[in-house]
Amino acid sequence: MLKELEGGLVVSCQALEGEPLHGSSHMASMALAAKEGGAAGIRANGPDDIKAIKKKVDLPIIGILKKEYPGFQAFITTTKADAKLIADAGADIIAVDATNGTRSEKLPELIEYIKKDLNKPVMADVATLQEGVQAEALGCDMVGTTLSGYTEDTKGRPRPDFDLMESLVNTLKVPVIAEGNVDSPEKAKKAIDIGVAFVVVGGAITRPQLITRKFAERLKRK
Ligand SMILES: CC(=O)N[C@H](C=O)[C@@H](O)[C@H](O)[C@H](O)COP(=O)(O)O
Repeated sequence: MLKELEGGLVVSCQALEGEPLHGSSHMASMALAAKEGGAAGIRANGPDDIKAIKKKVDLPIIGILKKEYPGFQAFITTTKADAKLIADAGADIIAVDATNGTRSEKLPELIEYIKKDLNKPVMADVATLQEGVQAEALGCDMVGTTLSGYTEDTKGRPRPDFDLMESLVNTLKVPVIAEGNVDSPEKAKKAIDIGVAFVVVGGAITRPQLITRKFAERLKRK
């Protein structure tokens, strides 16, 4: 599976409730467009989107289930039940929030469950080097920079966080994934040159409202 993704682009096709393109059929079309454009894989949120994408596109899928549990900070696939839902929907790799944020279920048990019971590789979404080291020690198969800038202690970090990519690449044995705010082909290439295994791009490709805003802001008159 990693071989297929190596050096390539994974397109994150996500539109949460309230976003203009929310809905599985939109996400399936988005994934098809990503495939036509040369994506090596897809990242998708929730069983409905994953199932719809699988019907249209035969690329490997990194599945997540984003869900806020009141009173807890971690929000990307934080429970065994959520992991099972996306595995059953057909995700090939399960990504989990592997930050030090508070959570309702213990991280080591969640990772063990996904690997042993669901028999799926685990991608750890982290925000710091320490969390990456911890994720590797817990058996995660790959570590992504996804959550840098989104946790209490990483607020204000540069986006994308090339320094974190570099320190993870220099420290870990498992593949490192560049994810989060990679918004141009040049930045994606820079991440590959740093040594990441592949790059995940979301909003810059699949959130037209963000892309439009960039143009509109630039043309605003004083
Ligand atoms: C922090 C968080 O919730 N990240 C999510 C994780 O799946 C997605 O909302 C992002 O779109 C994805 O990580 C790709 O990043 P970007 O859209 O910046 O290229």
